[in-house]
Amino acid sequence: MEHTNEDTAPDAPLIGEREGAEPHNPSLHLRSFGNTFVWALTISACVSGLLFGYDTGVISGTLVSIDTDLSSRKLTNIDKGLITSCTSFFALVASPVAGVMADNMGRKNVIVVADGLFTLGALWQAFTSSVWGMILGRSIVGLAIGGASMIVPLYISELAPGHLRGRLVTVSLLFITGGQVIAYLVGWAFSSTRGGWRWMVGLGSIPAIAQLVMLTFMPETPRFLARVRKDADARTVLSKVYRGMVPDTTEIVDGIMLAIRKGLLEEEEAHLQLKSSDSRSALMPPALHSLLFHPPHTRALIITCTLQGLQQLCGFNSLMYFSATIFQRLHFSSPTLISLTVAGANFLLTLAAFGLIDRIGRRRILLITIPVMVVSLLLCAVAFSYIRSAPADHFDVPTSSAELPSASRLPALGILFALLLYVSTYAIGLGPVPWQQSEMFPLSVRSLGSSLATATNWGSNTIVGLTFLPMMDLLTPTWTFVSYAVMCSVGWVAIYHIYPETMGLGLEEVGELLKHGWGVKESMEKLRILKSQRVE
Ligand SMILES: O[C@H]1[C@H](O)[C@@H](O)[C@H](O)[C@@H](O)[C@H]1O
Repeated sequence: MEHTNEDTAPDAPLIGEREGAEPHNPSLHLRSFGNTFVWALTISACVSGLLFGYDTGVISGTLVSIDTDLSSRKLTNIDKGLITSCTSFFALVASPVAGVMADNMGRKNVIVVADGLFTLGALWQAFTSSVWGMILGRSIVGLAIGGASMIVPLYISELAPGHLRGRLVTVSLLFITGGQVIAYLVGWAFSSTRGGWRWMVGLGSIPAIAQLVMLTFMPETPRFLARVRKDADARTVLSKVYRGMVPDTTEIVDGIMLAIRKGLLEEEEAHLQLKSSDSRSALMPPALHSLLFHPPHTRALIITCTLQGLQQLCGFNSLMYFSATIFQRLHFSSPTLISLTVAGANFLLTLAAFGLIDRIGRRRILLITIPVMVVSLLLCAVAFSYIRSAPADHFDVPTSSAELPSASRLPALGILFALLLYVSTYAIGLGPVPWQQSEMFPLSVRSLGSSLATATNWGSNTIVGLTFLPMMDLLTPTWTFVSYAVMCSVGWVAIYHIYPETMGLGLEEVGELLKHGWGVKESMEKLRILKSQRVE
């Protein structure tokens, strides 16, 4: 087993990026929290995250208040299933397309297209009068979510100074989880207004239009500009990013530009070599060929897809979509309020992730939090086995008996406690860490690689959404939660072996780690060095 020196991770901010991306510069005070330019761009980009969260969260409130407003009839279970799952399905379809677009038309323009789709989808839903119109509107929003979920972390990663990258990407998670909380609150606020659901879905157009305006002031990322040979523009953006962190930004900008150029050249050589030695290269686009057959890129793809798959297959979104159903079946008096607690805990603990991700490190956070998730899932499974209810009850059908037998009340509270523990540890680790995906890929394959990982996320999300209720019925709740616990345990072992620590590294340095293996040992060694350079 590879020795990884887990205990060498630093616990204080670090100074001194190493040779290459961000050259060692004693005056670069990495305690720095970034300047207004970096924060303004991060927040503007994160509006898409807000929309991602809002549009995924708003559906639960919408479904219960549509009543007979669409096609003049009550929604059937099939209608509900289609309305919910078409969004994640179209997000799955859109993410690879967005990856290709990001390389051809630029990162910023993908955000523009996504905003257009967010606006169109929101208004379409608000004015539709039929079930199929609603499905179409949700599908358009799905396309927007797929594009936005892949491009925002990528945009931020390519702009952020190395020592802040983890945190700034985590800000987008704060917007996603915050958007989910707002969606629940809006759902609750409009739940008793006639036709209130039209407001719920239509309100999504406002942030999208606001972001379209903000985009006029947002630049392209320096990495994309350098890729399309607009070096002067790339340098201008980079100097704005580092302004105020060092007395003179020239040295640091030179270092990064050099690292980007060197990286692009090496990548080009590797592509050519691969192309001449592998006849399959004629069958597919170069970036895809490289991701599938060039080992360092394939490793990055395996790591990011594993993390994204695990993020969803651990079952978290079954709570996002169905926690009200679970708590209703457990006879809690206000199931929607309790679901709001789940969304709230997700948001609040993402704040903790913001504080920890560039201090403790991505790998270490996951290795610590996933075992707690396993324990809480098992606790939940055990507690469910003590719940006594009529055997004929189906999980998604409200139970006929008004009260839970008194012997089941303690286990029901146990389930609530276990689920809150599960959500909290998820929000610190598996929620935000997989979205750091873009940093694992070198520039030449970054957007396609990130988009395939994003597609894995949406594919797995769709699977969980479609299988949760049938699993609760067929396997029983106990075994459903046990299977999520098994999933998490398998994921932990995979992470232990294949996920190197990337905290604090310059974007161009991360690729170096995967050149000759998974880079776990090397990354821990780098951390040890970083620790020795820690700011006093
Ligand atoms: O990282 C996010 C976040 O954790 C959200 O709460 C969840 O709904 C998404 O599926 C996930 O990708």
